[in-house]
Amino acid sequence: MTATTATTTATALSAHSLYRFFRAGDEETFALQGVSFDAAPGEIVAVTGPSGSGKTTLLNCLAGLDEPDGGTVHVAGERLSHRGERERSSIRARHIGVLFQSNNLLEHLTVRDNIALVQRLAPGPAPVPPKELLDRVGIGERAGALPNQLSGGEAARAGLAVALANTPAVLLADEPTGEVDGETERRLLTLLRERAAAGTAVVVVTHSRAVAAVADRVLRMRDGRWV
Ligand SMILES: Nc1ncnc2c1ncn2[C@@H]1O[C@H](COP(=O)(O)OP(=O)(O)OP(=O)(O)O)[C@@H](O)[C@H]1O
Repeated sequence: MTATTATTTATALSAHSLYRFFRAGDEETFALQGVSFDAAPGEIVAVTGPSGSGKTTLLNCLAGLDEPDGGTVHVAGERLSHRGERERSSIRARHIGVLFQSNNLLEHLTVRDNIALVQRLAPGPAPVPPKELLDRVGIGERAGALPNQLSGGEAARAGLAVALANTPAVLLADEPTGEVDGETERRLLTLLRERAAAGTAVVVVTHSRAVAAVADRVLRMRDGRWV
């Protein structure tokens, strides 16, 4: 099965027939085996599947953090795959918010300045002031802290605020509620829904039923394919 939306005319994110192999010694892992995928503006898509099924590899390829061995990725009408790293970074800065397990904060900047930097690099329409964003994720009082002064849960929320600093065409999140409590999970879901309502296509890898419940579509991977 391919996971394309039949009625979509405009796509925020489109992947066609992605393949990704990893080789370690004699061992070859087929992490993605011909995955196609479209997400429309304003759509929330949840990607689920067992450990090792290829979910993070897919998100990395969609974010331009990894290059597929075969297939193409387009974001907001621009080809992201098969380009140099600088071009991919530039496309990512303009069109993609990334919320991954490895956190997205620069260590030498305060939380507030991390947000301000993202907003300066990719100016969008009417950016929300950093303090207000931090209030929304519940850590307004930590705006002046450096990332290494935050607890794990605070760092996860700060990462979310950075990912939401602009209104990107696409927001990619890998297990965003993995380490947070119930209250933070609810806030996070509200923010994801708000962002989708503003037109962002949200793709979220998750094992959480609460996250899957707010998605417009839930896709399941196994052995590098949709099932
Ligand atoms: N850099 C790499 N080198 C070698 N193998 C890799 C690499 N990255 C991923 N793999 C392998 O590719 C397969 C898919 O991994 P991936 O991390 O995408 O799975 P996942 O579905 O995200 O798993 P999890 O839910 O545990 O995070 C796994 O077999 C994994 O071991």
